[in-house]
Amino acid sequence: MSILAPDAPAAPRLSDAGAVPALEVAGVSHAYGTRRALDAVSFRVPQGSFTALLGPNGAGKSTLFALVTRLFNTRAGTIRILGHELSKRPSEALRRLGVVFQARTLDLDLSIRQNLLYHASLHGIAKRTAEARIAELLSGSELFERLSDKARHLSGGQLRRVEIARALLHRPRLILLDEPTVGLDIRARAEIVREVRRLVADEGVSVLWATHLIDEIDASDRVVVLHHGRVLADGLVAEVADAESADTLQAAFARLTELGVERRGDGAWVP
Ligand SMILES: Nc1ncnc2c1ncn2[C@@H]1O[C@H](COP(=O)(O)OP(=O)(O)OP(=O)(O)O)[C@@H](O)[C@H]1O
Repeated sequence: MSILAPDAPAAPRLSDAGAVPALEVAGVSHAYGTRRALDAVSFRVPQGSFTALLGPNGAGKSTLFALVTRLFNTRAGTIRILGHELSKRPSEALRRLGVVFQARTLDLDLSIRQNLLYHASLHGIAKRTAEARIAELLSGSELFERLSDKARHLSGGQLRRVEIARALLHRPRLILLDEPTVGLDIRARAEIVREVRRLVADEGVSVLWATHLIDEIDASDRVVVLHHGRVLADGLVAEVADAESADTLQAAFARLTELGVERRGDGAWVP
């Protein structure tokens, strides 16, 4: 059965708590040798939410993504995707997950269409189904006119948007994006953030967005503050600010991490 099939088995539901979280991380720790990168990390990404994983460089965001995508085995704690425990039911969990890694992963010598079709075939999606899904994801955008262009002729922002479309080809319910706007200019950053927010609103996709840029987070988002491998705060932006008696997320973040936060030349708030 194709993973695009609408009759894919439904995710388990908890009768007393509504829908299960899109992602549940419970008591997860990870060390590189003696260096502890994650220390008993727990949080949830509710279904249909845009949840920001906010942390400065070295907080442990990429390590967490490596565990959720199963690049690394989780040795301490549990990770569930739509209720499916990653270590016990990896294929059930991973078929519901789409990922945009920090490093660029398109083949620059292939066309946009070839990159997307190759990825679709890895997911067992038939070519015709993949072509229809590509049209669904990209029609109306300038990328649709450029499907035959080699990836190397696209701008950084366009490449990122192709990677986001690629992550959605198999209709995942949860997407992880690891610092997706790093290296992009203000306009390209804004387009990416807007596009991903549209997916949350229109398609009900759940998003975990790792960033160190506080201005990418909206007042209505959920935020998990990660620092030195530990979760320092978790909740709606207003809840996190209130808990620190702060007026803004910037101020709450500065208090929680004891890091200075400043506005960069391109308008981004950075630790
Ligand atoms: N392969 C590795 N070997 C040893 N230490 C590592 C390795 N990868 C990461 N670390 C360390 O683990 C900690 C968490 O790193 P990680 O890359 O997960 O953080 P991050 O929040 O993603 O930061 P960045 O935005 O800089 O990538 C850091 O102290 C880092 O130096």
